Amino acid sequence: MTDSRNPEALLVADKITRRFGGLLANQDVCLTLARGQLHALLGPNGAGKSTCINMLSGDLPPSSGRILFQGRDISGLTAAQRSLVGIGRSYQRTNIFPKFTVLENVRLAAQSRRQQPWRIFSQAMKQQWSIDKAMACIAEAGLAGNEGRLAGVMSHGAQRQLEIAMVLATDAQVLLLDEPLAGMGSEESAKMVDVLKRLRETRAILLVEHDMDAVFAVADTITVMVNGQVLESGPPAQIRASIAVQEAYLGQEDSFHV
Ligand SMILES: Nc1ncnc2c1ncn2[C@@H]1O[C@H](COP(=O)(O)OP(=O)(O)OP(=O)(O)O)[C@@H](O)[C@H]1O
Repeated sequence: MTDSRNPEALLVADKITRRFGGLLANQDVCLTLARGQLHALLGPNGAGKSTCINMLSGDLPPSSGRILFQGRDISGLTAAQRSLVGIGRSYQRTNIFPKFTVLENVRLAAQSRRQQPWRIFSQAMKQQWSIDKAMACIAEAGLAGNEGRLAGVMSHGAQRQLEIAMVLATDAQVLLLDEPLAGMGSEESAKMVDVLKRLRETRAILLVEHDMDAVFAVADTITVMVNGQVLESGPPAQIRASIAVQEAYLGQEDSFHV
């Protein structure tokens, strides 16, 4: 199926619902992620953002609804299978090997696309392709020049960039990014925003993020969730002007003064 409203749609959530016992954590959520666009998912604490991203990545099966990738129903695929078709995810916690260098971490991610990913230090990993691929992904994530550094000693911001380089190394066409700016200072955030702007040119991005300034600086479309449902979805100007969205944030930790 192609989404007739958006011919470039890569990933479509079609009325996805997730129940936890009697709680509807997501109810009939619809989202379209298109190549060349960054789609941000906002909402107060407990709105259902993580549940949504977990369903898109395959970490959590929907109770009902469909997830389509390039028109194909992938609702039944595991996270590993979705990674193979081109859906990559970063997590709220960093997911790197601290005692490996930046290059080794990204080579390992690239190698995970092939069979026997754990033969990183074997003959297979001496192949030039994995070095070339890792170098390109490291540069795309804004970490050129850091290839030989030990991942564990880098700043928090640089580690998040490394995690993105690792997702890129899996050939992801859709990037599902869960709070990539969490815990960053303003300088690190600005760097990450630049990276996101660049990545969006050739891929589709879903960004779950509490940093409103960053979201409004980079998003093409913003979907706001409240109580498991989509409250409003549209371009940043529409969301900024929305009374319903402002009300949803009243009394919340995240300020809505953008
Ligand atoms: N595994 C689970 N079991 C039971 N309830 C859950 C589970 N995961 C999430 N929930 C509930 O589902 C609702 C949505 O949670 P979710 O984590 O998706 O919200 P969120 O928007 O990501 O919140 P935050 O911004 O605080 O991370 C919450 O009421 C939460 O308590």
